[in-house]
Amino acid sequence: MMKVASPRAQDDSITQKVFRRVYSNFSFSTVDDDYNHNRRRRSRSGDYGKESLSKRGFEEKEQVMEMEQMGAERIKTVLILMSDTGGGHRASAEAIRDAFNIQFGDDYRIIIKDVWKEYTGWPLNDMERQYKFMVKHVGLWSVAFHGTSPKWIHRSYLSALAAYYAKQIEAGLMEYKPDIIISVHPLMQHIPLWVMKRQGLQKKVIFVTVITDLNTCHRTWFHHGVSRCYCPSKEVAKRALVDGLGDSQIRVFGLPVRPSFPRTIIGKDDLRKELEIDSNLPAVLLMGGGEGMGPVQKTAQTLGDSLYDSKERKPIGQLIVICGRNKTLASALASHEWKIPIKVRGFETQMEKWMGACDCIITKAGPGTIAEALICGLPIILNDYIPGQEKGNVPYVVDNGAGIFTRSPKETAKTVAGWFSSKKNELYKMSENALKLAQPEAVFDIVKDIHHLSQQQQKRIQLYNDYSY
Ligand SMILES: CCCCC/C=C\C/C=C\CCCCCCCC(=O)OC[C@H](CO[C@@H]1O[C@H](CO)[C@H](O)[C@H](O)[C@H]1O)OC(=O)CCCCCCC/C=C\C/C=C\CCCCC
Ligand SMILES: O=c1ccn([C@@H]2O[C@H](COP(=O)(O)OP(=O)(O)O)[C@@H](O)[C@H]2O)c(=O)[nH]1
Repeated sequence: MMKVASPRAQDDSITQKVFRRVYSNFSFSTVDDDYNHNRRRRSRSGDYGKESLSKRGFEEKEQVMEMEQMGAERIKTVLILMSDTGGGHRASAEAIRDAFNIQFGDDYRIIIKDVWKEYTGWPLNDMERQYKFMVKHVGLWSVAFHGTSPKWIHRSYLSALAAYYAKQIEAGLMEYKPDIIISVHPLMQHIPLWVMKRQGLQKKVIFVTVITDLNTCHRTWFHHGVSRCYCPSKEVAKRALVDGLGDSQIRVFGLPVRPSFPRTIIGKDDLRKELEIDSNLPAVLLMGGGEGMGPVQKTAQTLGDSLYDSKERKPIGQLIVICGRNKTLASALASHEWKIPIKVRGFETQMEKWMGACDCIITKAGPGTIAEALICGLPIILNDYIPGQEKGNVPYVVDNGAGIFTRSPKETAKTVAGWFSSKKNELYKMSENALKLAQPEAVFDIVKDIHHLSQQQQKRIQLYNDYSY
């Protein structure tokens, strides 16, 4: 059993500080009864060092917690590790946070963080910029993705980084005193688990991975030290098994999508009114992930021609382009002359409304966008993919009859024009297939399973406490 030395000692180690802050509800046997008493009092009141929490605006919530927790179980803190390399990791993190809130109310406090960015140095604190650079030069990304696939390569590199930044990462993780850590990023398994092992926290903090790639994911996702590895598809689960994870670690529920997608019950007509979209013309949504990547501009211009019936001198469809954070793209499109109704938007926070108002979607093979479009029953034209992790998303969509793949803007425009005129049945059929493939409840299944893990752990702690007194 782990013994914690007197908290009054001036030379407390980081381990001891971490234990006190994270497990102040534990009944460790210590040499200081007075401390034990104070610690138990603190655990009931949720007082974990208000100075640092108030910095982050938690003070008010802590006071509410204090009242709520009288005689109740302590609120659990969930730390979700992500990075804005693309838009998908944040979207999945938000999906998990929203599902926890809907399912369990105030029982869990959810914190979403890029701990690397806040606490470490190069190269970990700069992943967004490096990733953007590499995917712009796809050959370079391809080499980086495949070259780092062997375990000995990425393991040794990540272990070296973990050792170099150990103190900072430890401080970063424990600032939030997590009971549960959820990683939704391929590069956020090894380092935190390495730090947790060093601190002897592996059995105390639940660590789970939620994979956000649908098929050909990188092997850094698979770490043997996790309590659970949530795979979005059977294909990914097979890869996890091949990589040595056990059956008991793997669960297949689907990719977590923000609950606002399945739960938006506003009809298409009302959505179109709200978004000021023509209510009579079919609409195609064109996008390229959070960064507005892929051949969006060329495709928009080609659609501008193909969705205009020059004989009848009227449009047969309308176009919505969501450029995400790509401001150059948005201003280029806004300055173009259009013959069809078009809306050009920047980064949208209510994607479920835009998808719900449209009839089909054109996108690069981003897993988040694909999973959301399936829930909305949108047939998908995939017009690009990032080599490596997004390659396998193409057969996932095409082989299940939910869409097609073409890199040609002309072919894309021709297909949409067909769907909006003579080939409407094809559009309906693909929409049905999309809905069949959708997994709207995945995020709830994931949080329920994590809750179950947490309850099991609570029971173990209870047993442990009962025996240690
Ligand atoms: C032996 C030859 C080796 C050649 C290596 C060359 C350079 C190495 C430099 C960088 C390594 C790149 C890491 C590769 C691992 C990638 C794992 C992965 O799948 O990453 C994906 C994420 C992005 O998420 C995806 O976004 C998509 C959309 O855009 C989509 O949503 C998808 O679903 C998401 O999964 O990529 C990253 O986050 C990469 C960030 C790159 C920043 C590099 C920082 C370096 C830090 C750690 C590197 C760790 C291991 C590399 C080992 C290198 C050994 C030489
Ligand atoms: O303006 C935008 C553009 C994109 N997204 C979301 O960003 C995510 C993009 O993830 P995906 O995996 O498709 O691609 P990535 O951006 O990671 O390359 C999806 O959840 C989109 O709904 C968004 O919320 N607003």
